[in-house]
Amino acid sequence: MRTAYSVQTVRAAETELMARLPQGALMQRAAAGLAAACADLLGRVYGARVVLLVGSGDNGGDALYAGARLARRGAGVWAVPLGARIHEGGLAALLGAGGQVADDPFEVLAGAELVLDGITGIGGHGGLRPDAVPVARAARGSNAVVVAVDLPSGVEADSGEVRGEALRADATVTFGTYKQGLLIDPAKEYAGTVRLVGIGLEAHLPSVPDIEALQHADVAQLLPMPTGESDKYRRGVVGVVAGSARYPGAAVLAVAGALRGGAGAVRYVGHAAEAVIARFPEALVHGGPPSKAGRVQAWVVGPGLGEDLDVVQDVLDSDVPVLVDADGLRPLDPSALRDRAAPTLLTPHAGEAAALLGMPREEVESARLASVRELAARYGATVLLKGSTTLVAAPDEGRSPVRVNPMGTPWLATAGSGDVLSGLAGSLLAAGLEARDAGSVAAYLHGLAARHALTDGAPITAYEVAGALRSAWRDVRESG
Ligand SMILES: NC(=O)C1=CN([C@@H]2O[C@H](COP(=O)(O)OP(=O)(O)OC[C@H]3O[C@@H](n4cnc5c(N)ncnc54)[C@H](OP(=O)(O)O)[C@@H]3O)[C@@H](O)[C@H]2O)[C@@H](O)CC1
Ligand SMILES: Nc1ncnc2c1ncn2[C@@H]1O[C@H](COP(=O)(O)OP(=O)(O)O)[C@@H](O)[C@H]1O
Ligand SMILES: [K+]
Repeated sequence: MRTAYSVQTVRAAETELMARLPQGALMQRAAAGLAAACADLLGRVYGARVVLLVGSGDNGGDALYAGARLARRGAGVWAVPLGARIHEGGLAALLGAGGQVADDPFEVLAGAELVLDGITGIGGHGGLRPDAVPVARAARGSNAVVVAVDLPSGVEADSGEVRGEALRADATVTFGTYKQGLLIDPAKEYAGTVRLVGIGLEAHLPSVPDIEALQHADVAQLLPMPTGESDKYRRGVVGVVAGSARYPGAAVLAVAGALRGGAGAVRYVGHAAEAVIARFPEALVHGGPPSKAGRVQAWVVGPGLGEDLDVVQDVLDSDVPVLVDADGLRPLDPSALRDRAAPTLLTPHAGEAAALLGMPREEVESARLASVRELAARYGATVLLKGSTTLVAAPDEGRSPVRVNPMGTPWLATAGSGDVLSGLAGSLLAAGLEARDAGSVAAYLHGLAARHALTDGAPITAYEVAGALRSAWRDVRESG
């Protein structure tokens, strides 16, 4: 599991730790780890040309002290001050070690092998300021390897937003813990390869992180596996209520996902039975209401239903876990959902989430983490918010971390891929996973399947993603 903490939590832990250490010790630990990582990247420090982009805060201080360490080992190091202030101790250390302040930032950047981006870290907001923009562009346009100190400058540490321009790094050296933005797009994409340097903060962080991301081994542990005692009912039956005369494809795609989620059987209920059976003879189909379709261990309701929404209530009246997606999200009543005894999993995209929260879509897009938490609290349901970084939150007032999906790919932004995801997650629910696990494992496998389907670099269809779920499953099992 990869875990991350909010800036507020990091600062609280830092305060606790600093109270026990001599002044400046923490920054020295950070700088030592940073300099070691830079030395690894450079291969040869002696004679290397290093440029430090230095903002007004401690992030700049880290860069200056790391630069001093590299200068002592024989690198040529130039600082480019970019703030109204500069970390005085760090600057003195750099100058004392033989480093210099650059006369012309663009000239030193043109010859640099390594650029340390210390403009802003967890104290930065609102993208790079105008005077830093041309310098950051010159750094990116040079042949140098760009290493971000703690975080790429210009990104929001907590939300992962990039509100203006940010400096794209080849690698990021982060201190003490991952920051939330390092796991959430678009900031995540700016970070390059992330290296975590221990500075003793770990012991002062709460045991439950603010957010976490599954990795292969975690997913492998959660996958439902049949045993000698299994039969198709014990493996779980998932009911899929999806599709309509107008949108039969949604039913086919949701069933395709459900068949690859590990449940023992898929029961389809709705008006697209012919289309479903034509593709999947193994599906059980039923034309009446869901409540009369026979026993299931979990329901999926919503994809492609169009206006035929009475079935949503029928399914919610059941006493089994229910996943609600797409059209099914329209008639939801928060208080009725909160009263359900069995778990409910909602899987909106940003537009649907905005409608559920009664706010503009842009507000959800710009505060995805806050939005998914708010939705889970308001509806008393686990919520999987789809999009560039899929997030899954449980309705437990922050007792469990929000799961961030590390496996997405923008190629998934193709019609019908959400239907595959809902079938898949519903199948995992029927197989007995908790709602937060079912949602996050489904998002992981879905993203991984898309990557597998993408082998030749050409666009993929939702149906192909469903087809690649088997190889995603295998990939996770083999390395888990
Ligand atoms: N916490 C820890 O455990 C440890 C923390 N450590 C390090 O400290 C870093 C945090 O340092 P920090 O608090 O001084 O904040 P930091 O990110 O340097 O920003 C400072 C100032 O920048 C400015 N500014 C704001 N936005 C801006 C923008 N868009 N573009 C340009 N400037 C902008 C704004 O000042 P202003 O100019 O508005 O007066 C703001 O106050 C952390 O990331 C890590 O590297 C390690 O040393 C050890 C362990
Ligand atoms: N930019 C993106 N990057 C990664 N994944 C994305 C992006 N945009 C959409 N997705 C994923 O694609 C799927 C689209 O689902 P959805 O919006 O329900 O579409 P549909 O209704 O056509 O099936 C979701 O799994 C979502 O997380
Ligand atoms: K930085």
